[in-house]
Amino acid sequence: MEMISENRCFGGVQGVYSHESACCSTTMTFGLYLPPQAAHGPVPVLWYLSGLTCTHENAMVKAGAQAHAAHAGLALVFPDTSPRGEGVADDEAYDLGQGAGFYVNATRSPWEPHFRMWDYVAEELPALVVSEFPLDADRQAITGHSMGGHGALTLAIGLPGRFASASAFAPIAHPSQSDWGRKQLSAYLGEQESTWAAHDSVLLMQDRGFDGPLLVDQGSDDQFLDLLKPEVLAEAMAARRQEGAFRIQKGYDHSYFFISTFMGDHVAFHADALALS
Ligand SMILES: N[C@@H](CCC(=O)N[C@@H](CSC=O)C(=O)NCC(=O)O)C(=O)O
Repeated sequence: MEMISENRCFGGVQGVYSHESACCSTTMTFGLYLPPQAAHGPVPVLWYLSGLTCTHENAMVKAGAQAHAAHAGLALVFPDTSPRGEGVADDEAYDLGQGAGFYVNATRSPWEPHFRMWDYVAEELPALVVSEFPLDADRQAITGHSMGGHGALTLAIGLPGRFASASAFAPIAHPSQSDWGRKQLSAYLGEQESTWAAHDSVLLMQDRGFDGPLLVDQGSDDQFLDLLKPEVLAEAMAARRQEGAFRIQKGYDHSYFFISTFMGDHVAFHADALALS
């Protein structure tokens, strides 16, 4: 692992690191925030998965999460959204290929050799950060935005017992029935839709739900509402009697102004589930 930068931030350290990923067969970059409490021992971890077009950097510099994490004593991890590099497949559309990994393990050419973002976020990066930083692997939570909200919800439901709590900002809730999903899942996984079910929050919620508290925030003025399909997720949560809350935030759009407004609520929600408050 190589340190790219480390900056003092709210009494802790915001770092950026790169490493050779065996999983993605390329160099991957991630951000990691250690709160001041990490100087005294391992701290719990909140994963933040980002959306389409993002790198590790967008949320790190725009979500305003570090002040809240420092207050709660939580570390933050900001993974990239896809493998990158010259030898890595890409598409000219912003919503496929580099910057649009959709948190799945691709099984189709030309994506399959590098696009293994499920395994990267579920296995390889957790093992790396726990070995390199003072993090408590037994206390983890996950959140994300849009494509990253989809990733946070599907990983949380797909890995029972891993995350104490899950949350999402404007998640792509029902990708198997959305233009933000059908194109990507068929490209990465093939046309057989049964293979998509493990990567659709609504279908997972209908099937089994999440084994912890869940918080979802959705702006009423989000420009991508038709693609996100929040109402179907809200219905599925209610039908499942899923512990948690689905909130419509009046007047908010899809931007990081929305995310930064409610980030404090999400960090406090996870701190509570991780027994930090
Ligand atoms: N370029 C596209 C949409 C790009 C966009 O809005 N990306 C969002 C995530 S959308 C779902 O995953 C984002 O987080 N952008 C980065 C940022 O810093 O805001 C278009 O214009 O339609």
